[in-house]
Amino acid sequence: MSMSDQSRHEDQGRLEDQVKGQEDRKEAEDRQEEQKRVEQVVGVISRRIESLEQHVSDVKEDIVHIRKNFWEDVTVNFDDAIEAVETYASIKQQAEVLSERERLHRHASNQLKTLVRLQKSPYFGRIDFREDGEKTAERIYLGIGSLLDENEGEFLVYDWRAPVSSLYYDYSPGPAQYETPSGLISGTMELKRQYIIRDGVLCSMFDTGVTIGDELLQEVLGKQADGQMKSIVATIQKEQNKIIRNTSKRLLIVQGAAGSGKTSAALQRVAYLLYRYRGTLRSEQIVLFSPNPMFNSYISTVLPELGEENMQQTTFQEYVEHRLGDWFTVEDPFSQMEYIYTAMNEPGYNARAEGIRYKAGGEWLRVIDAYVESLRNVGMCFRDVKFRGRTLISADAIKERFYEMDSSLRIPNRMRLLAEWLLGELKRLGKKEINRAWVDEAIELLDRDDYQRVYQELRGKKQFSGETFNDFDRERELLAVKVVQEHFAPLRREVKQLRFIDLAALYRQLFEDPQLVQSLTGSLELPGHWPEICSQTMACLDGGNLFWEDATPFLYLKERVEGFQTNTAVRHVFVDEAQDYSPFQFAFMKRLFPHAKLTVLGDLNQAIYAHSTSGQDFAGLATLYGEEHTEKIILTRSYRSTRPIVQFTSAMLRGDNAIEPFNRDGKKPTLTKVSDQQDLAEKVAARIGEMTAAGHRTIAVICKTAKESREAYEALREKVPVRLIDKETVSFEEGFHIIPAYLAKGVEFDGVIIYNASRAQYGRERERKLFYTACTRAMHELHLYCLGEKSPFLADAPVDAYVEV
Ligand SMILES: Nc1ncnc2c1ncn2[C@@H]1O[C@H](COP(=O)(O)OP(=O)(O)OP(=O)(O)O)[C@@H](O)[C@H]1O
Repeated sequence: MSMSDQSRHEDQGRLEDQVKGQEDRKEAEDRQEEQKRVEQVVGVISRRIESLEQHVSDVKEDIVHIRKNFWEDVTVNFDDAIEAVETYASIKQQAEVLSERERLHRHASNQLKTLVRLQKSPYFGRIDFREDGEKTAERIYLGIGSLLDENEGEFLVYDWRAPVSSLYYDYSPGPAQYETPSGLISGTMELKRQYIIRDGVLCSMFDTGVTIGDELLQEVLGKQADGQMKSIVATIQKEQNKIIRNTSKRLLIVQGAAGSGKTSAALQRVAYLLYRYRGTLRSEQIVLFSPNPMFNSYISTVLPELGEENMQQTTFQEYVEHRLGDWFTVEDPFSQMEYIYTAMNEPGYNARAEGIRYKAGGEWLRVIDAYVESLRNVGMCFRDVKFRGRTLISADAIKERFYEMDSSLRIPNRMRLLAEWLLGELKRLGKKEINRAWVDEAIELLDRDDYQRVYQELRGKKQFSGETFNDFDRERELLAVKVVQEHFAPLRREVKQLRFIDLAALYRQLFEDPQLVQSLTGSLELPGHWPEICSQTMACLDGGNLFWEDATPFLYLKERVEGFQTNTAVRHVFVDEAQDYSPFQFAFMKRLFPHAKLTVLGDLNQAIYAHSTSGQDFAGLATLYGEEHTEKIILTRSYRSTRPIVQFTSAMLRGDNAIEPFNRDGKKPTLTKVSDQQDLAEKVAARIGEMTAAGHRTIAVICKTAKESREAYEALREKVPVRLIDKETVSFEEGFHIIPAYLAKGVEFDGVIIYNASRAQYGRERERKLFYTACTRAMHELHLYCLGEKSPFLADAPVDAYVEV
């Protein structure tokens, strides 16, 4: 190298050092400035908290005072009608003052909770956005709630749901725009920065490029789970943001890979909707259907963490149980699934499996519609109205009356008219009852209070003459009327509830003659095992039971005959794990919530119910409200599991699904062959020990069924402190769990052990999705054990996708 080359090289080096030095200084200054700002904002928050605490305590004192002195502060006087009205007005006014104070208290307490959270971590992101036409950029800091500097009139922190905040999720530095109620705003994003602030201290910050900080996401995803789902506000991805903020369509369908953040996005969306429609939308107007009760507990902290109240959460099973519990013992969906995965060798299995599929479809819905139509003219079933074992009004008489009515009237209207007629009949028949012997017996059994009441009543009506002869008859008559009225009350109630319709017989009738459905469907083909399906269904009904696959159709028939009990208050319905719902159930939900927008989130690769067919997609769902009212979003990136786990699990789907792992490294899944049950239990217990030592907090041994889970539990309970999860389990906690795959839906664990990944357990094609669902629950580690020949699904993974030990 020549001298001049060398000095040029040295100059270059010095220059680079200088630039580097300047950059470091700039970064240090930036960081200092940011830390100062954090302190300043935390200071504002602390002062706000102080004054709000004072306010909350003042309001509370007021409330206590009002409650204590409630009756002293109202003037109570019932001497005459005018005074009574004034008394009423005075009580009402006092109650209003109280409820206003209580509302204020609730509001201030909620604000306080949000401020306390903000105090620890006031914001997580910043964007510098220069609107077109402006000279300078505005700095926008984003947090879980907004904070206004009342002196300056500017926002120190913007709520992550504010219109401007969407820039943060949707763009990287450069041209950017966002939607506001008054139109689109365009400009340039000059900076995008992320922070981790804990307990008021700036721990780290980074400026980000294309996506929302891989660093931050790496850090969040790399953590151990603690048994509760987390909010993802700081790291919402662009495609997830679309789900969260979409408000234009009636039906939003999200098809997303396992771990792509469907549930997370759904919950953030609830928070967003509550913010955007604050004042008109309340949390109780939002319903989330979740896969099982434990899932409810798993997600229950996300919204409160964001300062919002939880929406209503239920399972479809809970809803059906609530509506049909009086009628039948309804099989639960998990028992149905257990049957499907364990009873393959039992007689009648194929017919039942086929029946499950058939009764889940739109075809069966049309059969019921046609059936209801036919009932206008023939075939309605009623029950005798009975009293003390005697038939008061026979089913035939009711039926005759029903078919005497104008057949153009809708069936539910005819039922109302029928109920009115029956109530009239009961009144008439009640009078006849008065002289029966049982009434005298019942009068004997009356207690003194009843006598006293009748006596008072007679005196009140000035019917008590003092002449014992006449008075005795009067008293007996009045007592008899009372007795009959009381004994008829349940009958009247049942008539009002339309219990005189024999719904069970009505549904049963569909199966009595296998030809009936054929004639209702016209030319359409029935399932091959139809006569067997019919006899199975009838046997079940005759035992007072209802198969899970019959539950929604039965409910639908009930609603069509009695009149639909719709829920008009609900504005948003969320259905998580939507692939597990049948088209029939969706059609039912649409009718049930006529004013609601529907968000359904699912993954067809996790469709594990017997009613799911392999080729099915959500296309059928799009017809529910029509294409123009439907939007579909597809999520392909998976965040839950490490890259090696995603590579392994997605291979089992035979590569026709583009699932993109988030680039997080980890150990490859392992497969361990074991020699017998004892060896299996020992090795699994040892693995749990290793994973615990590695710092994992939630570990699951996933089994195929509840049956296998119980066996695993018996084998392991002496060796490790495990918890057996079954369909009744309602809380999700950290620790070691043994769980059937279908109950592990929607939840995740640091480490997952597949108890027996053998061909015997996971060998049939219909078990592929169950196996996939089980394996995709793992966040950091996945270990499979195998007693006997290994599952053929493993052959779909490349040999280097897992380690055989
Ligand atoms: N944007 C994100 N930032 C941080 N974590 C995320 C993000 N998206 C998803 N995750 C995490 O990925 C995991 C999986 O998310 P989630 O349970 O919502 O996925 P899912 O699509 O509902 O999964 P599945 O269909 O398997 O039930 C969770 O731990 C969640 O916190």
